[in-house]
Amino acid sequence: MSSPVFLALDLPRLDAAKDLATLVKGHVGGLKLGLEFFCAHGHHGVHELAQLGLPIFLDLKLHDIPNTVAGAIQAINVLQPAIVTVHASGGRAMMEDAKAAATGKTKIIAVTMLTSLDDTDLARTGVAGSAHDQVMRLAELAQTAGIDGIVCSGQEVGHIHRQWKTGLLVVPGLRLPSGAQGDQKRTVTPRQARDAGASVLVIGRPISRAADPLAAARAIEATL
Ligand SMILES: O=C(O)c1cc(=O)[nH]c(=O)n1[C@@H]1O[C@H](COP(=O)(O)O)[C@@H](O)[C@H]1O
Repeated sequence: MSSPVFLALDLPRLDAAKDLATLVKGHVGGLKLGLEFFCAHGHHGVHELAQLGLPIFLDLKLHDIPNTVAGAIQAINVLQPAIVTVHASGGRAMMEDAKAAATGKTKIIAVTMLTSLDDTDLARTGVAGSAHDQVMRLAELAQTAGIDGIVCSGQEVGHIHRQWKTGLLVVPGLRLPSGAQGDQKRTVTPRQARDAGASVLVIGRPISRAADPLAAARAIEATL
C-alpha cells in the first residue's frame, strides 16, 4: 500500500522542489503543490513535478463565486491533478459547481478551518463557538454538496471519520513531539492523525526544513 503522506512542496525554486521530491519520493505517496509553488511556476511547474510519477495534489484553496471557481477548475483540468482544494466557507453552490467542473479522476475537497487558527482566531473573524463546531458545520456542508472530502486538523478528523466513512479526509498541521510548531496551532502527530482516520497526511516543513530531509521522511514513515 502506498504511503498516506503527501509532501508539501512550499518552496520558491522549481529546481529545489524537484530535488527534494526526487530525494524522498520512495517514502511519500504523493506531492502537494500549493499557492507558493503554483503562483511561481504555474502549469509548467506542475508538469515538471508530475514527471516523478507520484499523484499530484493541487492545493489552490479556491474561494470565489461559483462561476469563477468552476472556471478555475476547468482551467486546471488539463493537468489532471488527483486532488484540488476549495474553501468550504465559499458555500454549497460553489462546492457543487467545483465538483461538476472537475473531470477525470480529480477529487474536489474543501478546507474547513485552517490548522493555523484556534478558537481565539475564529472569534476574531466574527464566528461564535469552537473550532471543533466550526469544522463540523463546514464538513457537513461539504458532504451535503456532494464533494469528495475535506481538509481538517487531526483534532477533528476522528469525529468526522465516524460520520463520513467514504470521505477523503486530508490532515495537515502534523508535527512530531520534538518538532517546531511554526505557524500551526491545531496540531497532532502523523500517527495520531492516521489512527483517527485520516486518508491523507500533508507534511511540509518537518521534512523540507529538516537538516536531513531523507532521514526525516524515513523517520516519519517509521512512525506510521
Ligand atoms: O489545504 C492544506 O493543505 C492546508 C490546510 C490547512 O488547514 N493547513 C495547512 O497547513 N495546509 C497546508 O498544509 C501544508 C502544511 O505544511 P507544514 O506546516 O510545513 O507541514 C502547507 O502547504 C499548507 O498550505
